Amino acid sequence: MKLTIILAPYDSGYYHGGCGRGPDAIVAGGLVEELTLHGHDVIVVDIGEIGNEQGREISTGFAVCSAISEKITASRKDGRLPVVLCGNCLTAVGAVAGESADSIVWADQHGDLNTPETSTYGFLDGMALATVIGLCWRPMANAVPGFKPLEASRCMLVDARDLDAGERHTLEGLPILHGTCAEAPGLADRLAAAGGHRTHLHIDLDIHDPEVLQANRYAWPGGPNPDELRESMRDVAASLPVVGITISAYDPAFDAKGDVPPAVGRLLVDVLDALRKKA
Ligand SMILES: NC(=[NH2+])NCCC[C@H](N)C(=O)O
Repeated sequence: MKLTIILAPYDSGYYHGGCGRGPDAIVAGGLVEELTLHGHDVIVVDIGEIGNEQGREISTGFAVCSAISEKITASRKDGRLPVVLCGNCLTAVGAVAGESADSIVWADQHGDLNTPETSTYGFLDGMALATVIGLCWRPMANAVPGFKPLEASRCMLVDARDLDAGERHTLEGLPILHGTCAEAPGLADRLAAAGGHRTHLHIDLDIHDPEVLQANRYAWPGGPNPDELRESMRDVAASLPVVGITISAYDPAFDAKGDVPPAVGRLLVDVLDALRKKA
């Protein structure tokens, strides 16, 4: 397949800090070589440093989304599937916008369904999925080229086991599909029935069982091992019209042995293989 790997090396307004170091580390771990070996035609583009002198988390976070949307638009013109490596989950807002996605799979240890009214952390990424479905930050999100909020019924949350009280409440009131990694392929059929034609696949690497693979500071027990995640996401990709992928939130400081980059390579090889077989 023709692919563009797009790097968004930011974490909460910080360029190349924390999870902002993840995209480069994943590429340094051999991702391009691995995908090329499996027959893909890969180019890499980096959004670079986004001009925001004040370094504000919120405005920088959305500026990153706009940059991603623009890179994806260029990539689509070239017939390339975008694979975004990002430090922040909020960056998925830019991917959904650039891809004109109408549905989403959100595989994450967290729900990211807080809003400014429910967050007790003040962490923008904890509101990322809420932003995607139009629950908050609307003026900022609407300024991202191509952004349209997705319907909650076209959203599937996978293995979000660390949910805050406000998020549980939000989830109860919305028709979001929600299940474990093992249940995801079955839920994908229900997501397909909800009528989306362009699905974005978002994977926060902290979905993994932290006892097996720890991607960042969050280490809620449970979750899939890399084989289980790969199998689940491959089946999900086989049954949904995936138009782009975000791989988010790898902080190399929590992965002393460098186990995460090769796991990302294997995950993408299998997901892309499932998409290629359908093409
Ligand atoms: N994408 C993430 N890393 N999300 C973590 C969110 C943690 C917590 N629920 C919060 O709102 O701050």
